[in-house]
Amino acid sequence: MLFKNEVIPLQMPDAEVIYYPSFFSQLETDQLYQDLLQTIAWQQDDITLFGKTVPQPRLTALYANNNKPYSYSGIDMYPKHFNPTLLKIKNKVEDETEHTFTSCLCNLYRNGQDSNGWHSDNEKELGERPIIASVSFGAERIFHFKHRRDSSLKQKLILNHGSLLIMKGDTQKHWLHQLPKTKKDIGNRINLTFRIIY
Ligand SMILES: O=C(O)CCC(=O)C(=O)O
Ligand SMILES: [Fe+2]
Repeated sequence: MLFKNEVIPLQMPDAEVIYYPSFFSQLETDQLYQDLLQTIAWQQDDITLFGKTVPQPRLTALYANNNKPYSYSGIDMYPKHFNPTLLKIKNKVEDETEHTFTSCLCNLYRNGQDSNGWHSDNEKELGERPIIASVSFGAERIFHFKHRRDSSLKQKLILNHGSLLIMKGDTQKHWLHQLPKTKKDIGNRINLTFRIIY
């Protein structure tokens, strides 16, 4: 395959972001996508932002090899133990990144109206310079970055079926990211963010 194993470091000041458009083979990607759709315990949570409680615009699940909870946007999530599909993906991601992850926050975007608003993953339990390995399956979606202080600094990319995006170093400190809604008539997208929760 033409672009297999391509590694693209994004040109972003104050950040370390690397994109692998086809981290998994086509066949493996299709199989993993189906497995994840069926085996992850997808749940719908409410989030509280600025005192208002609304359903989160996506389904989520938390998996880990420990019992440490993860809290964001007023939600406390308690992990289930990694299942075989997640362990397979985790092992491949760990071989590439040379980091060992404890936890995985899973997102299911059911259609173009599901989204993930501007944020950075800078919760205390992720440590000083979080490393996040983000794997995507299913519908392609656009992913945006913007610098916290310099509004001229922006970046966007399409996250492919079977891709890996690594965010590390000072990325979370200096940049925000989002997965915007789209009017396109698209179906499910699954995103897994492997993290180290201390
Ligand atoms: O769905 C994505 O690609 C991003 C997910 C994300 O930013 C997060 O879960 O913190
Ligand atoms: Fe994030």
